[in-house]
Amino acid sequence: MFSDGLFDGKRILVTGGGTGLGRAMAERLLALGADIVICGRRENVLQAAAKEMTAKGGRVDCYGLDIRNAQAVDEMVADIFATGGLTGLLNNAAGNFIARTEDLSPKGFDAVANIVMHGTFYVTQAVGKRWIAAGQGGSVLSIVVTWVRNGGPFVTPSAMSKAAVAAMTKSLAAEWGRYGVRLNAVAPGEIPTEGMSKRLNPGETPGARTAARNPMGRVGTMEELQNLAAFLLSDGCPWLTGEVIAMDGAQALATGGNFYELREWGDAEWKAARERIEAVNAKDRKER
Ligand SMILES: CCCCCCC/C=C/C(=O)SCCNC(=O)CCNC(=O)[C@H](O)C(C)(C)COP(=O)(O)OP(=O)(O)OC[C@H]1O[C@@H](n2cnc3c(N)ncnc32)[C@H](O)[C@@H]1OP(=O)(O)O
Ligand SMILES: NC(=O)C1=CN([C@@H]2O[C@H](COP(=O)(O)OP(=O)(O)OC[C@H]3O[C@@H](n4cnc5c(N)ncnc54)[C@H](OP(=O)(O)O)[C@@H]3O)[C@@H](O)[C@H]2O)C=CC1
Repeated sequence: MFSDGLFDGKRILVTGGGTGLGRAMAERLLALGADIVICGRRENVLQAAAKEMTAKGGRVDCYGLDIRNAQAVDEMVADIFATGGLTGLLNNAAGNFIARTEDLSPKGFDAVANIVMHGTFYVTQAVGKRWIAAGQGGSVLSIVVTWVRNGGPFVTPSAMSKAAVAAMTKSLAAEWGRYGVRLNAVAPGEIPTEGMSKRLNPGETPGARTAARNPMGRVGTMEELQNLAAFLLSDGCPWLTGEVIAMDGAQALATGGNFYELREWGDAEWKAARERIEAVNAKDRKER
């Protein structure tokens, strides 16, 4: 689909690149010739991913950090620019879980908003200001969700924060266009990953609900997202900037593409879902 060596000479930071969609996109960019940097809170997960990804060659650097910590983000980005710089940034890291909004504590809201809205801004600004200072352009791709357009019942902190990332994409495309910095976003429908399925469809067969409702009768694939991300981060169409592109088999157009159906749940279902989500949160926390 893409020419070998399309990304030769490029270096791209993929936040949350040790798992799920971030890892899949990083793998494709690496295979097309890019040097990759991945970051996340679980250093062992990053190191294991980097080892597997580079089995056939290539360079993957890892940084264990929490993107909610602006100082840690700036230190990471300073180090990356001291060791080769970047040509691209893929804002992929996120946190999310389903919950009735009335059940959220301030910490529960902040947990998601501080990763998705604040963390994404910290990374984008730390990278962008260095590109501007160096008189160098760059490309930013952020992964959002279709509910940036119509809201996300039962995932309100994510909906609010991803909408902020979409707004950042449009704002900075206009503000930083003069520096040759472009920003786009992809809004995928469901592509099952462990991190997502265990927090958004706890206890269910991954992808089953989407397959039953999607106009194309299926979930999305990693390969579809890898292809779209590679095109958007490539130099194929540099005038394309400030766009949020949905990739969901038209599910959002047909059904809203969100969790409105969870209004049918009662206290028992929410209690069971929360227990499952908190179990996976605790398991992941032990690895940080
Ligand atoms: C129609 C289908 C379309 C499909 C679209 C799919 C779109 C997908 C979007 C995604 O973003 S998927 C990405 C999923 N991956 C992750 O979320 C990975 C990272 N996540 C995390 O680390 C945690 O989930 C986290 C909670 C976001 C952050 O972890 P942290 O360790 O910082 O927080 P905790 O200490 O565990 O909790 C903080 C706070 O949150 C409360 N909380 C946690 N779970 C729930 C819950 N289920 N319900 C209500 N509240 C919850 C927790 O109780 C803490 O609050 P306090 O109790 O201390 O006040
Ligand atoms: N899968 C899907 O169907 C869809 C996913 N998306 C989006 O795709 C992206 C990837 O999701 P997915 O692969 O499914 O889920 P994952 O849970 O696998 O990915 C989330 C990644 O973000 C990292 N991360 C989370 N919080 C932080 C933090 N505070 N600091 C640093 N890194 C962090 C995690 O690593 P660690 O825990 O080690 O920090 C993890 O690697 C997200 O932006 C999500 O919103 C959008 C639409 C659909």
